[in-house]
Amino acid sequence: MEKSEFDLIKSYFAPLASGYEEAFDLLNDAALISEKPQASTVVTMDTLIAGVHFLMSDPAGDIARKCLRVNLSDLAAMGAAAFGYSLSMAYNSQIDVGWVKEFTTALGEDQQRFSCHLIGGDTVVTPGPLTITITCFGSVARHQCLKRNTAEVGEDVWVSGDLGDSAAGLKLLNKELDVSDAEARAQLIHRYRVPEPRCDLGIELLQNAISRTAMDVSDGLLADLGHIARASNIAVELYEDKIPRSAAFSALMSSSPDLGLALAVTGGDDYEIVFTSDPAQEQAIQELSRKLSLKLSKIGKVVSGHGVRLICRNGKTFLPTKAGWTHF
Ligand SMILES: Nc1ncnc2c1ncn2[C@@H]1O[C@H](COP(=O)(O)OP(=O)(O)O)[C@@H](O)[C@H]1O
Ligand SMILES: Cc1ncc(C[n+]2csc(CCOP(=O)(O)OP(=O)(O)O)c2C)c(N)n1
Ligand SMILES: [Mg+2]
Ligand SMILES: [Mg+2]
Ligand SMILES: [Mg+2]
Repeated sequence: MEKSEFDLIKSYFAPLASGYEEAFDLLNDAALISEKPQASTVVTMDTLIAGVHFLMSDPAGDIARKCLRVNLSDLAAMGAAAFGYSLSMAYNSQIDVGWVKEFTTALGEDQQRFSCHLIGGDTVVTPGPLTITITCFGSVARHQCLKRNTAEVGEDVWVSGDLGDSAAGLKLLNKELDVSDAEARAQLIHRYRVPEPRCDLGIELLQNAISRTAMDVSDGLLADLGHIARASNIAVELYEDKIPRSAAFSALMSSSPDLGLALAVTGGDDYEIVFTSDPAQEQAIQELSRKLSLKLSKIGKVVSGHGVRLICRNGKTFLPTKAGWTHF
């Protein structure tokens, strides 16, 4: 690296904190979060590691966007509006000033888009892979949030967007899959590199009492719905033909439908929101879908029992080798 850590902070990170007064231009030991009356602060953290969560060959700007957006996705899952984040960067010798410039430029763009500011962080060097941790702060009305343990028998299960694109994009990058359609290829790889956190959806679900139960899909739909099922002591029944998949994904997987289904429901990296709601909310959900220009699909039911069951077109239960990503 051509610059010291202090030069890097001053040149590239302090400007990202300039809209948040209590970050003191990153010149103190810490930032303040002044609690607002009638609000609760929501806190989430995710660490992303080169080779585990993203590829070192991904553009620096896309890595920045992904690191921030996976955290924004967790805030969305709670129904919270983000206002700030802290950022720990563990660089290695592959990183130069040009890379940091690209990284921070993209962060600045995403800050504007998602209305939040950098408020602090840490800068270190590691002998290992590039490792980036973001802690993100959001706000909800006092004590109000979406949770995982409130699903009730009789509710519908909904999911935003399309599933499987990101997992397919990674397989394209890793040459485990191939597609001749350049546009479809670029679209799927973009979905892997730059997730789209469903911030407005989470906030609307909470504020309009459309749902009490939600989470974001990071490990894979079956694994993540498993957390809701366990926490709520219910079971979930899903239907294969209701699982939303993009045209690009469906075309790519047309000759291997079993792999396609497995990628969509266990591949992970989707950063879509899965939620449950009373069937009486269906019209409100359709209206919300139109308002946000966001696909919302009713994919199953909450039933009594344990676990998550995906019922295939042939009536059989889908039995995956793994319900989703696990680190161990
Ligand atoms: N090392 C840890 N220390 C404390 N809490 C943790 C740790 N790892 C995970 N958690 C908490 O456990 C919960 C589940 O974690 P995780 O699977 O990472 O959730 P998510 O997929 O939403 O990021 C979260 O509330 C998270 O804050
Ligand atoms: C290079 C690479 N290999 C594999 C994956 C797949 N992958 C890695 S971590 C993960 C799950 C999400 O990450 P995690 O750290 O569990 O985030 P959290 O669930 O805490 O949000 C997935 C699907 C990837 N994104 N990139
Ligand atoms: Mg996490
Ligand atoms: Mg999550
Ligand atoms: Mg995970």
